[in-house]
Amino acid sequence: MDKRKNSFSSDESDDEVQEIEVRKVNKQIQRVSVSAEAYGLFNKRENFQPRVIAKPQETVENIKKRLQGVFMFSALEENERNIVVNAMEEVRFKAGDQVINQGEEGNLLYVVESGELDCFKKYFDKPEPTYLKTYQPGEYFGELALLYNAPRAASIKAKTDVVLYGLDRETFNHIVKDASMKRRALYEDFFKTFELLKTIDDPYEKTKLADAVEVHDFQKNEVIVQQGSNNTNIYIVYQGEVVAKQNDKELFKYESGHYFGEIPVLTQKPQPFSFVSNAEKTSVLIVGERDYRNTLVVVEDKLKKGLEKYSAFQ
Ligand SMILES: Nc1ncnc2c1ncn2[C@@H]1O[C@@H]2COP(=O)(O)O[C@H]2[C@H]1O
Repeated sequence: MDKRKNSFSSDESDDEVQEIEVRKVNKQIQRVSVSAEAYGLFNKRENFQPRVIAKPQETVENIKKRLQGVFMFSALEENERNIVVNAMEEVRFKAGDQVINQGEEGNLLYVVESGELDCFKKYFDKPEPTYLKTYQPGEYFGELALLYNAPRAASIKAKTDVVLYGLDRETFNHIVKDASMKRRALYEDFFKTFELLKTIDDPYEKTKLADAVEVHDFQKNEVIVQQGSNNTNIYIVYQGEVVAKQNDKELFKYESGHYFGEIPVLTQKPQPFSFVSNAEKTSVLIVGERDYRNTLVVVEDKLKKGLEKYSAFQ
């Protein structure tokens, strides 16, 4: 039941792309705009002149394809997404190159097209940087400096030769930032109560989940997931109540902060329960399988352990 919009149309006219005009982005000017933004001058949409980076049609198509799978961009309208595609530049790094240095100023968010990169973070109480994760194609990084006007919060090093798509701060701020900030703020408090994430110390994983979830409302007795289905979404109850039924027998209840639906994605078996809204209005946050691999996968061991309560019913 992934309701994500995939609004890229392959029939988009070539003319539109031909019109792409190059505006050289002068690093000096970019830096000035960062400090202007800090004083609130830069957020006026009417002043926004999106940058357009000339690139071969093939690269344009590759970027479009790649963005379809990146949740940070999935809520954008088609015209907004086209602006993002036009503004993106292809950047290549060799294995071993440092792409981002913790503590430095940053002006680009990167989406990985190919290759792998390692992420390390230096904590004040540890002498050596801590390895956090490896980025794969389809993932993005470098959004925090842009979202919060802060220095880079971690370091990223190319593990192999990589091709990345860089999105500039200005386009990001005007097209993507508002939606992402709103989502992060909206779900911030809720994720503090979300049972699965309580054990994660790193606030970053929680805020990232905010970009991935989609909210969906159900009326009383509406079926959210049907018994026997192979639906691989994971659901988090935001408000209301949900019951798990097997052959119409009520077995489990879920309230705000509880999750359900994880059996197919963890076991590759069909769903043994139906999940039904048990309140006048139940709102659930939906994490699709692809987004699960980018977010909740960090608590997969805990999710698997949680399956024990269902063992008598599978
Ligand atoms: N635990 C983490 N804390 C901060 N940044 C992280 C973490 N894990 C991954 N990152 C990424 O590392 C990037 C470093 O640059 P940014 O701070 O712009 O954005 C950061 C995130 O995209």
